Amino acid sequence: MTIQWFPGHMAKARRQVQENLKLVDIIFELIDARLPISSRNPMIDEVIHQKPRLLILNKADMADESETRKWVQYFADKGQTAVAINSFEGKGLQSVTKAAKEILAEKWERMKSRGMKPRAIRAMIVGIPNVGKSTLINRLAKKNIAKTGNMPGVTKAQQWIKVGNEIELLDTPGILWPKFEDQEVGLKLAITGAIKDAVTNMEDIAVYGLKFLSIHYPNRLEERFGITSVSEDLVETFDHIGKLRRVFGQGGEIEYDKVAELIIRDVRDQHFGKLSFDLVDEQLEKETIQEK
Ligand SMILES: Nc1nc2c(ncn2[C@@H]2O[C@H](COP(=O)(O)OP(=O)(O)OP(=O)(O)O)[C@@H](O)[C@H]2O)c(=O)[nH]1
Repeated sequence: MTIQWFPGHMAKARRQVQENLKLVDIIFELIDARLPISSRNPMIDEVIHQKPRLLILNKADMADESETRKWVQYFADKGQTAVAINSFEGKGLQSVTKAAKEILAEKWERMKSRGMKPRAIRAMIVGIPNVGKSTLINRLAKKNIAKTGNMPGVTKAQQWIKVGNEIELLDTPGILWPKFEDQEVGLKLAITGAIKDAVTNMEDIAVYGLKFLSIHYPNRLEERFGITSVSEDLVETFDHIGKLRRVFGQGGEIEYDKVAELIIRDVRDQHFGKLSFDLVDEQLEKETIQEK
């Protein structure tokens, strides 16, 4: 689904999240495990004030496992609980319930000590488009409830979905916009297919992917395309891949747009294995520079 995020739509989405915020004890912020920074809403902290939050790194089945472990630790170091799951196959769902209970344990204890009866934890999922919100709701509910493609601003009666005895989940997820004004973030969202409709052209996305692989995963690039670096002259690299994979037009010429599509497809279909495009070390480096 494509949402054109005009300022009016952003305000509406934000308002909708903020209205539902009042109904819940905790926010489940869904992010893409391959992009734990780039797939977060840039204004999340402003949209969600003073609510306990659990970060859920979804699509962990597609991310570099060692990187995901480092991300969970990165967030822990900042005092934020994060869990990695695969909603598609329903893996790691228990960790969501467990972490939510731990985050709210003190509050629940306080309520009990005041003589209040313990009740289910009320939660709402928020995240950018296509991050897997509906898939997770359906997995937690163990049935098909959430229609994929809820548009912000479309109001309907809210329902609570029971997740075991311990959690009640709002059936409508909050959709927030990504950081599309940052070009590199746009490229990362595009190369992973995190956002289907590319903000930039296919060749730019493919070149970004190749360069990223040559720096961070050169062995995998060599295995698939027989190169470890991308030449200054990009035509040379595209020619090489085009010939290797026989991407010829009718006159025998190499079709560069098809080569670009092939590279992107290879990344998305995991022919380079599990990949993470936001890397903890790079993020820490950025933060050190910002602090100076
Ligand atoms: N591999 C993998 N794919 C997933 C996972 N979770 C969701 N998907 C896929 O990601 C795509 C988007 O999932 P949705 O549940 O529709 O995402 P959404 O956040 O509800 O999307 P919007 O309705 O656009 O806001 C679908 O093709 C899902 O099958 C996961 O953990 N692993």
